[in-house]
Amino acid sequence: MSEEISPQKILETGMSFWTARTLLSAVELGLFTELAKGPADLETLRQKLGLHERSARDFLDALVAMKLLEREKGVYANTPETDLFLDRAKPSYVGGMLEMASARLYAHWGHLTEALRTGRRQGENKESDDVFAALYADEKRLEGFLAAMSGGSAGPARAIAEKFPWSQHESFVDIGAAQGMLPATVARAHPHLSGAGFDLPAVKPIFERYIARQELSERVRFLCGDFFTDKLPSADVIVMGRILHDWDLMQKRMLLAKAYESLPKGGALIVYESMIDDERRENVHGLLMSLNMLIETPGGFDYTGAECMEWMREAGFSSVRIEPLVGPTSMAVAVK
Ligand SMILES: C[S@@+](CC[C@H](N)C(=O)[O-])C[C@H]1O[C@@H](n2cnc3c(N)ncnc32)[C@H](O)[C@@H]1O
Repeated sequence: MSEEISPQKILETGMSFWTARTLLSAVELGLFTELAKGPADLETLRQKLGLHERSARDFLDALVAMKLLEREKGVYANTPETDLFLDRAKPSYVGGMLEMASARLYAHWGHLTEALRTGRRQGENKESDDVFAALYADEKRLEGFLAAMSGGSAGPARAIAEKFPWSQHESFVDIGAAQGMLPATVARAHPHLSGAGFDLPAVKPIFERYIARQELSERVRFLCGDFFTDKLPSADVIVMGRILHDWDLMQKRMLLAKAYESLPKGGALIVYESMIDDERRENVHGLLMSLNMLIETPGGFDYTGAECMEWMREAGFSSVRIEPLVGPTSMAVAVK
Protein backbone atom coordinates (compact mmCIF):
# COMPACT_ATOMS: atom_id res chain seq x y z
CA MET A 1 0.00 0.00 0.00
CA SER A 2 1.28 3.51 -0.75
CA GLU A 3 2.41 5.65 2.20
CA GLU A 4 -0.30 7.92 3.53
CA ILE A 5 0.30 11.46 2.39
CA SER A 6 -0.06 14.37 4.79
CA PRO A 7 0.24 18.17 4.73
CA GLN A 8 2.53 18.05 7.79
CA LYS A 9 5.83 18.66 6.00
CA ILE A 10 4.37 21.50 3.95
CA LEU A 11 2.97 23.26 7.00
CA GLU A 12 6.08 22.71 9.11
CA THR A 13 8.30 24.09 6.37
CA GLY A 14 6.04 27.08 5.76
CA MET A 15 5.97 27.97 9.44
CA SER A 16 9.60 27.17 10.22
CA PHE A 17 10.37 30.89 10.41
CA TRP A 18 8.70 30.76 13.85
CA THR A 19 11.40 28.45 15.22
CA ALA A 20 14.17 30.32 13.40
CA ARG A 21 13.05 33.70 14.74
CA THR A 22 12.68 32.33 18.29
CA LEU A 23 16.27 31.07 18.26
CA LEU A 24 17.58 34.29 16.69
CA SER A 25 15.89 36.38 19.39
CA ALA A 26 17.30 34.11 22.11
CA VAL A 27 20.82 34.69 20.72
CA GLU A 28 20.20 38.42 20.29
CA LEU A 29 19.04 38.67 23.93
CA GLY A 30 22.10 36.74 25.16
CA LEU A 31 19.96 34.03 26.78
CA PHE A 32 22.45 31.17 26.31
CA THR A 33 25.37 33.31 27.50
CA GLU A 34 23.41 34.17 30.65
CA LEU A 35 22.54 30.53 31.32
CA ALA A 36 26.16 29.46 30.77
CA LYS A 37 26.90 31.31 34.05
CA GLY A 38 24.44 28.97 35.79
CA PRO A 39 20.86 27.66 35.61
CA ALA A 40 18.12 30.13 36.55
CA ASP A 41 14.39 30.23 37.23
CA LEU A 42 11.78 32.07 35.19
CA GLU A 43 11.68 35.28 37.20
CA THR A 44 15.47 35.64 37.40
CA LEU A 45 15.83 35.12 33.66
CA ARG A 46 12.93 37.41 32.87
CA GLN A 47 14.54 40.25 34.78
CA LYS A 48 18.08 39.65 33.52
CA LEU A 49 16.99 39.59 29.86
CA GLY A 50 14.42 42.38 30.22
CA LEU A 51 11.48 40.25 29.04
CA HIS A 52 7.85 41.25 29.48
CA GLU A 53 5.79 39.21 31.94
CA ARG A 54 3.46 38.17 29.15
CA SER A 55 6.19 36.67 26.93
CA ALA A 56 8.82 35.06 29.14
CA ARG A 57 7.26 31.69 30.01
CA ASP A 58 6.11 30.82 26.48
CA PHE A 59 9.42 31.97 24.99
CA LEU A 60 11.55 29.86 27.35
CA ASP A 61 9.28 26.82 27.21
CA ALA A 62 9.18 26.99 23.39
CA LEU A 63 12.98 26.73 23.51
CA VAL A 64 12.65 23.72 25.84
CA ALA A 65 10.27 22.10 23.34
CA MET A 66 12.75 22.93 20.55
CA LYS A 67 15.43 21.05 22.58
CA LEU A 68 17.57 24.16 22.88
CA LEU A 69 17.04 24.52 26.66
CA GLU A 70 16.42 22.09 29.50
CA ARG A 71 14.03 22.67 32.39
CA GLU A 72 14.03 20.80 35.73
CA LYS A 73 11.63 21.79 38.52
CA GLY A 74 11.12 25.25 37.03
CA VAL A 75 14.86 25.93 36.60
CA TYR A 76 16.16 26.51 33.06
CA ALA A 77 19.60 25.41 31.80
CA ASN A 78 21.46 25.23 28.49
CA THR A 79 21.69 21.92 26.64
CA PRO A 80 25.28 20.67 26.06
CA GLU A 81 25.12 22.09 22.48
CA THR A 82 23.77 25.54 23.36
CA ASP A 83 26.26 25.77 26.22
CA LEU A 84 29.25 25.01 23.99
CA PHE A 85 28.22 26.84 20.82
CA LEU A 86 26.00 29.74 21.95
CA ASP A 87 27.85 31.11 24.99
CA ARG A 88 29.54 34.32 23.77
CA ALA A 89 32.29 33.85 26.35
CA LYS A 90 33.54 30.60 24.80
CA PRO A 91 35.89 30.41 21.78
CA SER A 92 33.57 27.71 20.36
CA TYR A 93 30.78 30.33 19.97
CA VAL A 94 29.09 30.13 16.55
CA GLY A 95 26.31 32.61 17.32
CA GLY A 96 28.01 35.39 15.31
CA MET A 97 26.39 33.88 12.24
CA LEU A 98 22.99 33.91 13.97
CA GLU A 99 23.50 37.47 15.23
CA MET A 100 24.09 38.56 11.64
CA ALA A 101 21.09 36.54 10.45
CA SER A 102 19.01 38.28 13.10
CA ALA A 103 20.29 41.79 12.35
CA ARG A 104 20.41 41.59 8.54
CA LEU A 105 19.48 38.43 6.63
CA TYR A 106 16.13 37.82 8.33
CA ALA A 107 14.79 41.14 7.03
CA HIS A 108 16.50 40.82 3.62
CA TRP A 109 14.92 37.39 3.06
CA GLY A 110 11.51 39.03 3.54
CA HIS A 111 12.12 40.41 0.02
CA LEU A 112 12.88 37.04 -1.59
CA THR A 113 9.87 37.20 -3.92
CA GLU A 114 11.03 40.59 -5.21
CA ALA A 115 14.55 39.22 -5.75
CA LEU A 116 13.12 36.21 -7.59
CA ARG A 117 11.15 38.49 -9.89
CA THR A 118 13.80 41.12 -10.52
CA GLY A 119 17.11 39.26 -10.06
CA ARG A 120 18.19 42.26 -7.95
CA ARG A 121 19.89 42.08 -4.59
CA GLN A 122 17.90 43.17 -1.54
CA GLY A 123 20.63 43.98 1.04
CA GLU A 124 21.82 47.36 2.38
CA ASN A 125 22.12 50.18 -0.12
CA LYS A 126 20.30 48.20 -2.83
CA GLU A 127 21.21 50.68 -5.55
CA SER A 128 24.96 50.17 -5.16
CA ASP A 129 26.72 47.17 -6.68
CA ASP A 130 29.66 47.52 -4.27
CA VAL A 131 28.36 45.07 -1.68
CA PHE A 132 31.32 45.19 0.67
CA ALA A 133 31.51 49.01 0.68
CA ALA A 134 27.80 49.07 1.62
CA LEU A 135 28.29 46.40 4.25
CA TYR A 136 31.45 47.87 5.78
CA ALA A 137 30.22 51.50 5.81
CA ASP A 138 29.05 50.89 9.36
CA GLU A 139 31.67 49.80 11.92
CA LYS A 140 29.28 47.63 13.94
CA ARG A 141 28.02 45.92 10.80
CA LEU A 142 31.60 45.28 9.67
CA GLU A 143 32.48 43.64 13.00
CA GLY A 144 29.21 41.69 13.04
CA PHE A 145 29.79 40.39 9.52
CA LEU A 146 33.37 39.30 10.22
CA ALA A 147 32.35 37.54 13.45
CA ALA A 148 29.54 35.83 11.53
CA MET A 149 32.09 34.54 9.02
CA SER A 150 34.04 32.97 11.91
CA GLY A 151 30.87 31.19 13.08
CA GLY A 152 30.36 29.71 9.61
CA SER A 153 33.98 28.83 8.87
CA ALA A 154 34.97 27.22 12.22
CA GLY A 155 33.84 23.71 11.19
CA PRO A 156 35.29 23.74 7.65
CA ALA A 157 38.54 25.28 8.97
CA ARG A 158 38.98 22.43 11.48
CA ALA A 159 38.26 19.86 8.76
CA ILE A 160 40.73 21.50 6.35
CA ALA A 161 43.40 21.62 9.08
CA GLU A 162 42.88 17.87 9.51
CA LYS A 163 42.35 16.61 5.97
CA PHE A 164 44.76 18.60 3.79
CA PRO A 165 48.39 17.34 3.63
CA TRP A 166 49.89 20.43 5.29
CA SER A 167 53.14 18.62 6.15
CA GLN A 168 54.10 18.87 2.45
CA HIS A 169 53.91 22.70 2.52
CA GLU A 170 55.46 25.60 4.43
CA SER A 171 53.28 28.64 3.79
CA PHE A 172 49.67 29.52 3.07
CA VAL A 173 47.52 32.57 2.43
CA ASP A 174 43.78 32.80 2.99
CA ILE A 175 42.22 35.11 0.39
CA GLY A 176 39.29 37.06 1.87
CA ALA A 177 40.21 35.86 5.35
CA ALA A 178 37.66 37.94 7.31
CA GLN A 179 38.43 37.78 11.06
CA GLY A 180 41.00 35.01 10.50
CA MET A 181 39.29 31.83 11.66
CA LEU A 182 40.88 29.64 8.98
CA PRO A 183 44.46 31.00 9.27
CA ALA A 184 44.28 30.72 13.08
CA THR A 185 42.91 27.18 13.01
CA VAL A 186 45.42 25.91 10.44
CA ALA A 187 48.39 27.65 12.09
CA ARG A 188 47.44 26.32 15.55
CA ALA A 189 47.20 22.75 14.22
CA HIS A 190 50.48 22.92 12.22
CA PRO A 191 53.25 24.79 14.06
CA HIS A 192 55.67 24.48 11.11
CA LEU A 193 53.48 26.70 8.88
CA SER A 194 53.59 30.44 8.40
CA GLY A 195 50.40 31.99 7.11
CA ALA A 196 48.64 35.16 6.11
CA GLY A 197 45.18 36.54 5.66
CA PHE A 198 44.57 38.78 2.63
CA ASP A 199 41.58 41.12 2.78
CA LEU A 200 40.36 44.69 2.33
CA PRO A 201 42.03 47.40 4.51
CA ALA A 202 38.94 47.83 6.74
CA VAL A 203 39.41 44.26 7.97
CA LYS A 204 43.03 44.73 9.16
CA PRO A 205 42.51 45.87 12.80
CA ILE A 206 39.85 43.23 13.45
CA PHE A 207 41.96 40.42 11.95
CA GLU A 208 45.07 41.52 13.86
CA ARG A 209 43.20 41.71 17.18
CA TYR A 210 41.73 38.23 16.64
CA ILE A 211 45.10 36.68 15.75
CA ALA A 212 46.87 38.45 18.66
CA ARG A 213 44.27 37.10 21.13
CA GLN A 214 45.32 33.61 20.03
CA GLU A 215 49.02 34.45 20.34
CA LEU A 216 49.66 33.70 16.68
CA SER A 217 50.86 37.14 15.49
CA GLU A 218 54.41 35.84 14.91
CA ARG A 219 53.24 33.28 12.35
CA VAL A 220 50.06 34.78 10.89
CA ARG A 221 50.11 38.26 9.36
CA PHE A 222 47.61 40.42 7.57
CA LEU A 223 48.09 41.48 3.94
CA CYS A 224 45.98 44.42 2.74
CA GLY A 225 44.69 44.29 -0.79
CA ASP A 226 41.87 44.13 -3.28
CA PHE A 227 41.68 40.88 -5.21
CA PHE A 228 40.21 42.64 -8.24
CA THR A 229 42.91 45.24 -8.64
CA ASP A 230 45.96 43.62 -6.99
CA LYS A 231 47.93 40.46 -7.69
CA LEU A 232 47.25 37.71 -5.16
CA PRO A 233 50.10 37.12 -2.70
CA SER A 234 52.25 34.09 -3.34
CA ALA A 235 52.37 31.07 -0.98
CA ASP A 236 52.62 27.26 -1.24
CA VAL A 237 48.88 27.00 -0.59
CA ILE A 238 46.18 29.53 -1.46
CA VAL A 239 42.81 29.17 0.25
CA MET A 240 39.55 30.78 -0.94
CA GLY A 241 36.72 30.06 1.45
CA ARG A 242 33.26 31.22 0.47
CA ILE A 243 34.76 33.80 -1.86
CA LEU A 244 33.85 32.58 -5.33
CA HIS A 245 30.13 32.35 -4.55
CA ASP A 246 30.00 36.13 -3.97
CA TRP A 247 30.83 36.86 -7.62
CA ASP A 248 29.57 36.25 -11.17
CA LEU A 249 31.08 33.68 -13.51
CA MET A 250 33.57 36.03 -15.16
CA GLN A 251 34.83 37.21 -11.76
CA LYS A 252 35.03 33.62 -10.46
CA ARG A 253 37.18 32.65 -13.45
CA MET A 254 39.35 35.72 -13.02
CA LEU A 255 40.01 34.91 -9.33
CA LEU A 256 40.93 31.31 -10.17
CA ALA A 257 43.29 32.53 -12.89
CA LYS A 258 44.93 34.94 -10.41
CA ALA A 259 45.39 32.12 -7.88
CA TYR A 260 47.04 29.96 -10.55
CA GLU A 261 49.36 32.80 -11.49
CA SER A 262 50.49 33.36 -7.87
CA LEU A 263 51.15 29.72 -6.95
CA PRO A 264 54.55 28.07 -7.42
CA LYS A 265 54.67 24.83 -9.43
CA GLY A 266 53.35 22.08 -7.14
CA GLY A 267 51.43 24.65 -5.08
CA ALA A 268 47.79 24.00 -4.21
CA LEU A 269 44.57 25.99 -4.28
CA ILE A 270 41.82 25.04 -1.80
CA VAL A 271 38.33 26.38 -2.52
CA TYR A 272 35.67 25.61 0.08
CA GLU A 273 31.96 26.34 -0.03
CA SER A 274 28.58 24.68 0.56
CA MET A 275 29.13 23.07 -2.82
CA ILE A 276 25.92 21.95 -4.50
CA ASP A 277 25.71 18.25 -5.38
CA ASP A 278 26.22 17.64 -9.10
CA GLU A 279 22.59 16.57 -9.61
CA ARG A 280 21.37 19.74 -7.84
CA ARG A 281 18.79 17.86 -5.73
CA GLU A 282 20.38 17.06 -2.33
CA ASN A 283 22.35 19.91 -0.79
CA VAL A 284 19.50 22.13 0.43
CA HIS A 285 21.94 24.41 2.27
CA GLY A 286 24.06 24.92 -0.86
CA LEU A 287 21.01 25.73 -2.99
CA LEU A 288 19.57 28.12 -0.39
CA MET A 289 23.02 29.70 -0.01
CA SER A 290 22.85 30.47 -3.71
CA LEU A 291 19.50 32.21 -3.17
CA ASN A 292 21.19 34.08 -0.33
CA MET A 293 23.75 35.28 -2.89
CA LEU A 294 20.84 36.46 -5.08
CA ILE A 295 19.58 38.49 -2.13
CA GLU A 296 22.98 39.79 -1.02
CA THR A 297 25.07 40.30 -4.17
CA PRO A 298 24.66 41.65 -7.73
CA GLY A 299 25.85 38.51 -9.55
CA GLY A 300 26.96 35.83 -7.05
CA PHE A 301 25.81 32.22 -7.10
CA ASP A 302 26.81 28.89 -5.60
CA TYR A 303 27.90 25.99 -7.78
CA THR A 304 28.50 22.26 -7.99
CA GLY A 305 31.79 20.45 -7.41
CA ALA A 306 31.82 19.47 -11.10
CA GLU A 307 31.52 23.12 -12.17
CA CYS A 308 34.30 24.17 -9.81
CA MET A 309 36.64 21.47 -11.11
CA GLU A 310 35.90 22.49 -14.70
CA TRP A 311 36.76 26.16 -13.98
CA MET A 312 39.93 25.06 -12.16
CA ARG A 313 41.06 23.00 -15.16
CA GLU A 314 40.30 25.93 -17.46
CA ALA A 315 42.53 28.10 -15.25
CA GLY A 316 45.39 25.65 -15.93
CA PHE A 317 45.39 23.39 -12.84
CA SER A 318 46.36 19.78 -13.56
CA SER A 319 45.13 17.61 -10.71
CA VAL A 320 41.77 18.61 -9.19
CA ARG A 321 39.57 16.79 -6.67
CA ILE A 322 36.59 17.35 -4.37
CA GLU A 323 36.57 16.25 -0.72
CA PRO A 324 33.65 16.56 1.70
CA LEU A 325 34.40 18.57 4.86
CA VAL A 326 31.64 18.99 7.46
CA GLY A 327 27.88 19.21 6.99
CA PRO A 328 27.08 20.71 3.61
CA THR A 329 30.62 22.00 2.92
CA SER A 330 33.20 20.51 0.60
CA MET A 331 36.61 21.61 -0.62
CA ALA A 332 37.96 21.53 -4.14
CA VAL A 333 41.73 21.03 -4.17
CA ALA A 334 43.67 21.93 -7.30
CA VAL A 335 47.42 21.48 -7.80
CA LYS A 336 49.47 23.60 -10.20
C1 LIG B 1 31.88 35.80 2.38
S1 LIG B 1 33.30 36.41 3.20
C2 LIG B 1 34.22 34.92 3.46
C3 LIG B 1 35.16 35.01 4.61
C4 LIG B 1 35.95 33.74 4.97
N1 LIG B 1 36.80 33.30 3.91
C5 LIG B 1 35.03 32.64 5.45
O1 LIG B 1 34.87 31.62 4.77
O2 LIG B 1 34.46 32.81 6.55
C6 LIG B 1 34.17 37.26 1.91
C7 LIG B 1 35.45 37.93 2.33
O3 LIG B 1 36.06 38.51 1.16
C8 LIG B 1 36.54 39.81 1.48
N2 LIG B 1 36.57 40.62 0.26
C9 LIG B 1 35.52 41.11 -0.44
N3 LIG B 1 35.92 41.79 -1.51
C10 LIG B 1 37.28 41.75 -1.50
C11 LIG B 1 38.27 42.29 -2.35
N4 LIG B 1 37.94 42.99 -3.44
N5 LIG B 1 39.56 42.04 -2.05
C12 LIG B 1 39.91 41.32 -0.94
N6 LIG B 1 39.00 40.79 -0.10
C13 LIG B 1 37.69 41.01 -0.36
C14 LIG B 1 35.56 40.31 2.50
O4 LIG B 1 36.08 41.39 3.25
C15 LIG B 1 35.26 39.06 3.32
O5 LIG B 1 36.18 38.92 4.37
